[in-house]
Amino acid sequence: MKGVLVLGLSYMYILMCSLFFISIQMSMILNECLRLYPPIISLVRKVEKEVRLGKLIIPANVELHIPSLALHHEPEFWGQEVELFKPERFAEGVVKATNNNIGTFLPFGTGPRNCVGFDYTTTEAKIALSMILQCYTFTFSQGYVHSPFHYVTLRPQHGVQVTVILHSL
Ligand code: HEM
Repeated sequence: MKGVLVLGLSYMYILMCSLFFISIQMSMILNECLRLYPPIISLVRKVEKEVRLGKLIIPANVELHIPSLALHHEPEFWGQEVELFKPERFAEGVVKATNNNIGTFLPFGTGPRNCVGFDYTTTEAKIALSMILQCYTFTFSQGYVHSPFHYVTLRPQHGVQVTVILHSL
């Protein structure tokens, strides 16, 4: 009886570790997608009263536009391989990936007005991806043209055509 319990707990532990590991890997992939192609390409903040920001003094009522897309593509923070798709840059978290400049990674904004859908969206994406990848493999179709395009949000101008292969039931 004790042996069965120990075996059961060991299996559960291995399963939990595997799920944790898969979840981290998916976060790395999602983060890298959102770094290269953040749906929201800039944030806006209005200054309520005069404020000092580094060497700048910003008067009240000024609107600040924070260019997330530009920050996500800045070699100073991301290194010379900034344009490459490298999920492994997030292997040790956002702080390491941004070289201690977390303000340079803003797919969901920042501060008290950041995205309320952050947890929901990332969890949903991970669940959907893991369900799809259990049964299907997909690659880009020959007709796919890579053309990120900004119209309210950043999106593929001609859609994303993929070839889907069923690999198990
Ligand atoms: C990939 C999906 C999503 C992305 C990339 C995204 C990104 C963002 C960004 C950049 C902001 C502005 C944050 C700021 O100004 O600091 C925002 C705000 C917001 N998002 Fe999302 N979002 C996503 C999905 C969702 C979903 C699914 C919901 C609702 C369930 C949602 C609800 C909101 C709301 C209500 C705000 C305004 C928050 C406030 O002003 O206090 N978002 N989102």
